[in-house]
Amino acid sequence: MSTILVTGGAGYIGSHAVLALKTAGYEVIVLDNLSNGHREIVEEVLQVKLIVGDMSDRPLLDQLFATHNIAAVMHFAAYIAVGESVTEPAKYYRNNVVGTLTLLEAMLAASINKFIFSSTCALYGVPQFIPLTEDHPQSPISPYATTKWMVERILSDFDIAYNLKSVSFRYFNAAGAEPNGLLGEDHIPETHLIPLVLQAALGKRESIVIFGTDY
Ligand SMILES: O=c1ccn([C@@H]2O[C@H](COP(=O)(O)OP(=O)(O)O[C@H]3O[C@H](CO)[C@H](O)[C@H](O)[C@H]3O)[C@@H](O)[C@H]2O)c(=O)[nH]1
Repeated sequence: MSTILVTGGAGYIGSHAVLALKTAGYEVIVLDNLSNGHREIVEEVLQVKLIVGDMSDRPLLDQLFATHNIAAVMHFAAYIAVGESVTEPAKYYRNNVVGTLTLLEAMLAASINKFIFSSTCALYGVPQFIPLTEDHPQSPISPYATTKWMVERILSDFDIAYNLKSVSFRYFNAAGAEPNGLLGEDHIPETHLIPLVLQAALGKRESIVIFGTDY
């Protein structure tokens, strides 16, 4: 069975993807710099190989691709806090865009041309009509969303120029735990609405603030 490299596999959506891949019979290797992820989830719960490292580390990527027979890359590694992306955009463009570019170039150098990208519905921006359709105009309003939009543009151009085949998932607000309770949701720090609401309901925090004025 093929080996899939999962970047960000120690994070929320990435760890759920690793479990699904394992259940489907794939070999999985996780690359994660553990800036936000959970080592014990990969090593103890998922029990797959964890390489602690950064997608911006080209020599590490070259070595990884040279020593493992990777059929495809699923890319979840990214900074995801929308508010922080506004105050620290450089951090987001460097990691999410430049880091992804480094990963893609290392893949191409190793003749790997299958890529699954964890994108976001946020690249649509403020909806012009609801329900949103896939071909709704794209107009990201945060640096975070713009980084995902930029990577999608890179992927489109790399398909034409280098035959890099990709799929981008623009999910909305993913939330919740794996049905058997093996995996949950634990962002550090927690900024996401649904976990914050649950924490308030459980008495773990006093209240939550609903942003904006148009509700
Ligand atoms: O304390 C809070 C937290 C959030 N919100 C609001 O609730 C909504 C959802 O916020 P989340 O932080 O839960 O999610 P975001 O939509 O901002 O971002 C998340 O969902 C995106 C897709 O919509 C991306 O996937 C992104 O990576 C992920 O962090 C937003 O309108 C936000 O402004 C509040 O009102 N109060």
